[in-house]
Amino acid sequence: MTEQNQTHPDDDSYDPGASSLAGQVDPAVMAELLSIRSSIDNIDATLVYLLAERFKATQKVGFLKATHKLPAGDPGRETAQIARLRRLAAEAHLDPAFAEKFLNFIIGEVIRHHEAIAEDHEAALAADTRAAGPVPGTGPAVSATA
Ligand SMILES: C=C(O[C@@H]1C=C(C(=O)O)C=C[C@H]1O)C(=O)O
Repeated sequence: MTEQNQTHPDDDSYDPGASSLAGQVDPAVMAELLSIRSSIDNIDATLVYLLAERFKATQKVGFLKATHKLPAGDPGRETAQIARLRRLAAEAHLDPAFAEKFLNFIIGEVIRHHEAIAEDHEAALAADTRAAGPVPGTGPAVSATA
């Protein structure tokens, strides 16, 4: 299902037993399915917390890069990360191509955030400069004989 056609009920109304299969499956099979799904729910919650922590860390990198005028992306770092995660994925019996796609998706989002942080930082600097007014000695030259 895509973002556009999905409804987002608030978390309080979460029904771990929600299923389009309800009433159509052997109750024992349904019970086993729900039991496995409770692990999936725990894992999904952990993923959200992990991603939130990762984005907190990358936001700090974004502020550091903006302050020091460093580029948003670092392809050298990304190449090393992807090689490492592909190796870890293979060891964990996870498809390395999926691991690479997933990391690239996250990094793409991080870079977008970094570009936005840099733009905000530059805009704030420009506003400060305007508020401070003209710097003495930088205005139009005035002839001493005029
Ligand atoms: C977070 C950084 O910025 C970008 C995002 C990365 C990431 O999400 O891991 C890695 C490299 C950069 O392209 C960084 O430079 O460390």
